[in-house]
Formats: sequence, C-alpha cells, structure tokens
Amino acid sequence: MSDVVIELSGLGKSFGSLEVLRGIDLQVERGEVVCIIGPSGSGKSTLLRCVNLLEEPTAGKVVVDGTELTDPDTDLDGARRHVGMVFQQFNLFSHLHVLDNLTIAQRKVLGRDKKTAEKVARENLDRVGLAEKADAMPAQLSGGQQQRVAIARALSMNPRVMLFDEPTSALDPELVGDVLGVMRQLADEGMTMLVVTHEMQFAREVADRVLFMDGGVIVEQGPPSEVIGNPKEERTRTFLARVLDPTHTHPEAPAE
Ligand SMILES: Nc1ncnc2c1ncn2[C@@H]1O[C@H](COP(=O)(O)OP(=O)(O)OP(=O)(O)O)[C@@H](O)[C@H]1O
Repeated sequence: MSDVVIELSGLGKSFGSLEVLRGIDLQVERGEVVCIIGPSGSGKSTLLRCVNLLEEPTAGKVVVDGTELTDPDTDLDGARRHVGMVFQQFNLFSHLHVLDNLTIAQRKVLGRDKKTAEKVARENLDRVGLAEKADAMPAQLSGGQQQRVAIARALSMNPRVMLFDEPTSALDPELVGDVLGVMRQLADEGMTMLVVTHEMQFAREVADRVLFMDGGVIVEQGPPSEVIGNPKEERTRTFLARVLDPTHTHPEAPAE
C-alpha cells in the first residue's frame, strides 16, 4: 500500500488576475525526495508555500499526512507543525544564541520544557554538524552554517515532511556543498522532502523524482535520469540547455 504524505489535487493559485498555479495534482510518498525545477516565475515557490498554506490556494485541496489543510475546520497551526520549511534566507533571530533559536518554537508551539527542548536542539545541531556552535550568535556563523542551523531548527519540531525553497541560493558558492550534504543525509535517513532548487547535480543525484514546472503547471515529471537526462518535452529541453550551459550566468544556473 502506498503511503502518501503530501497530496495536492486540482491546486490553483491566483494573485488578482495573475494565475500562478493551474490545476496541480501531486502525490508525494513517505521517504520520497521530489525536486522541483523550472524557470523563474513558473510558480515553484508558490507551490511549496501552498503545501503549508503560507499561501492560501484559490482552488483545490492540500492534504498533509491525512489532514486536509484547506479544510476551514482544520487546526492550521497544529497541522503546520508537521511541515518543516527552510527558506532561501535563514530567518534566524539575530539577538538569540543558536540554542535559543532552536528551543523557542519547541517551547512555545510544542510546549516542551526547557531541558527537553535543549536536548532535542543539541541532537539536531549534532545532526547538521554544528554541535559546537550552540552558544554562538547567528552573526558569528557563515551563511552556510546559519542555513544548517535553520535546518536543525526545522528538524527540532519533528516534522513529517521538509520543504526547502532554494536553500542554497543565498550562499557563497564554497558554502553550498555543506548545506547540500546535510540535505543528502536527511534524504538517506528517509525524510520526505520537497525541494525547489537550481542545483541540477543535487536533483540528479538525490531526487527520486524531478518535476519540471513552467507557466504554473507540471510540464514533465519522472526520475532524474529521464527528466534531466533525457527530457521528453521541448520546454524542459530548452530550460535545461540554458541552466546546464557553463557560460550561462543567470541565477538559474547551477552553482559550481
Ligand atoms: N504575493 C504575491 N503577490 C503577487 N504576485 C506574486 C506573489 N508571489 C508570487 N507572485 C508572482 O507569481 C509568479 C510565480 O512566482 P514564484 O515565486 O512562485 O515563481 P518561482 O518559479 O518560484 O520563481 P523563482 O525561481 O524566480 O523564485 C511570479 O510572477 C510572481 O511575481
């Protein structure tokens, strides 16, 4: 029996007259890593933000781990706890130590006591290779370390699924590998992940499935060997030719 964790059906989103998502159907199974690629403005971030209702869909249904988030009777705050999100910007509290950045939501949202929250926080800092940075202030860390703290913070809430929105785009190229390494490790541990990324090598090596989006629809999807290695659709081929061109300097280009 399949174990679907994320289920989007007929998902639509418009901003005024701008239709950004059109009739998206998507099922993500437990433990699956799905990478979303596509040109700027194709709706990738909006799709991700609809999964935890940071954006409210204008049509369709969102179900996460059996709970319909689009049902007005759903306790949205409760349901969102199961969805960890990591953004391009790390959004750490600059006035709090790393450890407090990781304990604050655990204590406020999950009601964990200080000792338990700190234990969970230290375990997750260890998981991202930053156990020794618990007492540092965010400004004392590199961008890559701050992003790993942001991942550890999301993991401290024991999510059932992790959403990543271009988590390496704001990083200096030499720091990208450490963050992708942590994401690879999570994938190996069986975390269900939906990742918007320009890192084609990561998508190629880590994704179970790649979605190519354009114009608010999923144009093509399948294993990376097909969608990246041997795309069927002309639009996918054009996009990949552009981003895989080493002379290409657009932000969609994969970092070296
Ligand atoms: N809050 C908003 N209000 C109005 N328009 C928006 C809003 N958020 C996104 N859009 C528009 O929706 C479209 C899709 O944006 P989205 O960020 O989802 O694309 P994307 O594929 O993630 O692009 P990128 O790769 O550049 O991040 C864009 O035209 C964008 O300007």
